Amino acid sequence: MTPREASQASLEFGGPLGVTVMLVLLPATMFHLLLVVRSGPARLLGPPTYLPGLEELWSPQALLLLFIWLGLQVALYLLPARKVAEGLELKDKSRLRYPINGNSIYDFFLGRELNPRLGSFDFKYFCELRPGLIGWVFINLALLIQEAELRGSPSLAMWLVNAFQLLYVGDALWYEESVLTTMDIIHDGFGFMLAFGDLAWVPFTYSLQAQFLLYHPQPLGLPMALLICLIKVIGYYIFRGANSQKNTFRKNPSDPSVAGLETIPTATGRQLLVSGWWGMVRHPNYLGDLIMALAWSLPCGVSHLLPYFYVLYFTALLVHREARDEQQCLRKYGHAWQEYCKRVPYRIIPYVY
Ligand SMILES: NC(=O)C1=CN([C@@H]2O[C@H](COP(=O)(O)OP(=O)(O)OC[C@H]3O[C@@H](n4cnc5c(N)ncnc54)[C@H](OP(=O)(O)O)[C@@H]3O)[C@@H](O)[C@H]2O)C=CC1
Ligand SMILES: CC(C)CCC[C@@H](C)[C@H]1CC=C2C3=C(CC[C@@]21C)[C@@]1(C)CC[C@H](O)C[C@@H]1CC3
Repeated sequence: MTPREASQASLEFGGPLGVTVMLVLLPATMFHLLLVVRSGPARLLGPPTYLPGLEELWSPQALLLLFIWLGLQVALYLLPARKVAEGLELKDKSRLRYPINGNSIYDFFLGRELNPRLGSFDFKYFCELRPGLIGWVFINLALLIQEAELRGSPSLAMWLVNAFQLLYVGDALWYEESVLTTMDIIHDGFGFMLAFGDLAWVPFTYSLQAQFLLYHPQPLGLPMALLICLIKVIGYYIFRGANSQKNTFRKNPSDPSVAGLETIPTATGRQLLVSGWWGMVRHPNYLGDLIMALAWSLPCGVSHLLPYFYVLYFTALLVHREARDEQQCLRKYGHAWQEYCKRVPYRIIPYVY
């Protein structure tokens, strides 16, 4: 393999061609969803019933509001009382770098800079958890209030969607430190994907169910609501159990809650869990997350596909993410990872995938 072929082979997301498609497709998809969700037919796959003029897309008040929101989040991020946690150590094996312009679009998408910082202000870490994720909760809340104004009180479906997603965001903030070990922080640069993903995609497409309910009220009886709550609780139990088990094990393998679990040693000195949640499938946390995603959409009924967009998108994202993580773990742990895959053959769903 020539050095050029080798560098092409290690490109992710389909290389320059794949990311060019994503650069156009992602914002277009987001606008499409925002337009169809408020239209009468609310068809995920049909064209929007109207296209707004440019003057409708521009509002000085909205821009001001955005800057106020970002400013507030920056101020909160900089609060001196916050705990300081250490990230993973970087191995500085520097080499001379030469610009390869044919790859610039790929770099624009994935980002060249791993940890862009201004002093101690970390742009990627800040964007991952704060303005978009918390913004999503506020958008949901605004939709709930708007529904109350429109129909006298918020619907049961709207309450459920708000409560479920608030729990998800609250959980992410409560376990904030664990974001430091995600591939977004360790591996991906801060490019279009994460900047657009964190700041636009998350607040505007993750709130799609609440947007849908405002424009298309859905009746929801108590028995069905209880069943949906049960699905959410099961999803959250798996998601939190799996994430906490791994995080506790990585921090302190002799912690009594994980000390009894079976492990595989690796050449790096780290071990891989092979029993408990991580012995069930190779990504139990993704399984729990997907079950929760279903519980967020079910309150919207089954008359439309649109509220299930998140489930479809998220399945694709997690299948792709799982494949990327496998590659990275294979590079990191080699034979031990192959042994783990043999012992735990299913990736996300037991006996299915
Ligand atoms: N809502 C959303 O849009 C999204 C949500 N998520 C959620 O975020 C959370 C974090 O996900 P993500 O960063 O993808 O990855 P994970 O938290 O699943 O971490 C993967 C890493 O865990 C370690 N690991 C894997 N298998 C084992 C094992 N058997 N024993 C011990 N360690 C193991 C490896 O790293 P190492 O060995 O170096 O510790 C691996 O690289 C998940 O709950 C996911 O569902 C993720 C993406 C999007
Ligand atoms: C726009 C693209 C199609 C993809 C963008 C992906 C991003 C939206 C996601 C990549 C990883 C994420 C994580 C989270 C939110 C979504 C993004 C930023 C969490 C913070 C969600 C809450 C979880 O508890 C932790 C997640 C870490 C990864």
